[in-house]
Amino acid sequence: MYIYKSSQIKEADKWAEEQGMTAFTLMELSGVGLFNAIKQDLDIHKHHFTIIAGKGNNGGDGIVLARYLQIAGVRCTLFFPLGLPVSAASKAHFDYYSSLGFSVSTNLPDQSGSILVDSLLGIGVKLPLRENIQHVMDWMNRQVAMKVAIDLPTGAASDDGDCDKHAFKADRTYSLHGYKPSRFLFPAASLYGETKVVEIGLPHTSNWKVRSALDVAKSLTYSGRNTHKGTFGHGLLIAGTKDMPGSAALAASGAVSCGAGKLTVQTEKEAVPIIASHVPEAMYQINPHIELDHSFDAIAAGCGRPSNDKMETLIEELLAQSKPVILDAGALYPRSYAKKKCPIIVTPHPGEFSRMTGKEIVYVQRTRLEAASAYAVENNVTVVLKGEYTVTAFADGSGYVNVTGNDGLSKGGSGDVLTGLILALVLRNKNIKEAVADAVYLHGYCADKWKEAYPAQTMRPSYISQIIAEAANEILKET
Ligand SMILES: NC(=O)C1=CN([C@@H]2O[C@H](COP(=O)(O)OP(=O)(O)OC[C@H]3O[C@@H](n4cnc5c(N)ncnc54)[C@H](OP(=O)(O)O)[C@@H]3O)[C@@H](O)[C@H]2O)[C@H](O)CC1
Ligand SMILES: [K+]
Repeated sequence: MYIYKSSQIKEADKWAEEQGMTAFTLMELSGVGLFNAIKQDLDIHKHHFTIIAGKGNNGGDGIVLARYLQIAGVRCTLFFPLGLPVSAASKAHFDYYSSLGFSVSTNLPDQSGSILVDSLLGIGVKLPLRENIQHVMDWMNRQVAMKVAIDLPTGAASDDGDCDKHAFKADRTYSLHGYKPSRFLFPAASLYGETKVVEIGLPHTSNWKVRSALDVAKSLTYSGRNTHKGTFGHGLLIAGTKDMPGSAALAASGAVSCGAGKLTVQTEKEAVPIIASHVPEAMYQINPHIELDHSFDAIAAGCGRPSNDKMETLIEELLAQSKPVILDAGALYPRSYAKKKCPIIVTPHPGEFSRMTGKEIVYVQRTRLEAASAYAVENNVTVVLKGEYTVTAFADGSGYVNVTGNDGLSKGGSGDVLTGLILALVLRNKNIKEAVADAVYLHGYCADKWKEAYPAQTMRPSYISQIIAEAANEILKET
């Protein structure tokens, strides 16, 4: 499923109109799409719909939906508390609706029917909400009804995570043509409820997607014949110290469990027995001068390591060689990647990203897609911005939002395991974009599997490696 900013939706509409698809037709397609989607999800004849429509095109979608409901014999009442439609397409649909003898009101009813539809504002919203709409929103939020938003909940921004305090709190949202970025950006994301995308017959042009199980299943391969350990790559993991051996152990077991062919861990001597007790498959380098002239196929650095001059010197060496490098934790600091000779993947959490970019965490969180994408393009790197709905942004401006995972991952060590998974899949898949996005998906999927059986927060990051086999099995069944 694709993600579109408001400007991209407007461009798509404009393009369609230039090809002869009128705004009236697009609205018809939106309304009929909404009707079909709602009919599929709900027993519409058991309900009474109250549709609260605005003066723009979001309101117009509500008018078309109301017509389909009326014609299907479903109880439905349509209200325009902010005044009658003003946009040309909405006006035309309003006239057609009225010509069929269906009535409307400009006053709010005493109470809503069992389904309350928010068709007030969509991508045309400019926050904050004006005073004239605030009391409408408060009335809507007070109603005891199933709350359904069209395109996006009124009062949520479209392109970032901003929202008004009077915003509509939806149980469900039906988004037209694609998700809007705010669906994945807090605090706006918490207003959406369950969200579905309604296709309206426009071709897809966005290079931002929600990665699906099917996408992952197509690129994740765990079959092969006549293979040997070299087939699946030799990874170097530069991680852990004598005080923090666990980070290295977590990343190493993640890498080995996810299918790295061979793994060498560069770490401190005292850490080796501890890591080895968790990952007997790994080999070790304890020479403080890291030997990069090995036949490593990919390198991950930083888990359980402090950021200091030694780390910066090491990173300079890493940037000068050609194999993909994953930088995490202690390896994440502001620096230039201008002279790099290798693909770089950085995996910051919002705090680390804020440190790397100098931007406030609040800003980073509200604009995660935009912020990660800008950094990826500017520095020609891949950014994995962790958190709920991890964002993976690529140097070509494209990206993925990840929808697997839960609060069980909010624990020290989860990120180390993710680094291990990314390392393993980058070793196995020449397509780095797919490899990174698959690792993020799989990591979250393991947490979701745990949550199916137990309270999410009882999960330990070390369990992820144990769940990978079953998770991969399930995902691979998607093809
Ligand atoms: N391709 C598609 O996905 C299509 C989607 N459609 C639907 O169209 C809307 C976008 O319609 P648009 O008319 O551009 O904008 P809205 O209806 O969302 O909003 C405009 C109205 O909102 C008022 N407004 C804006 N900000 C505020 C505010 N802070 N407080 C109160 N009111 C506000 C604005 O009032 P003005 O006085 O400023 O004009 C307008 O009345 C999209 O979301 C989909 O639902 C198309 O139907 C088909 C193609
Ligand atoms: K809406």
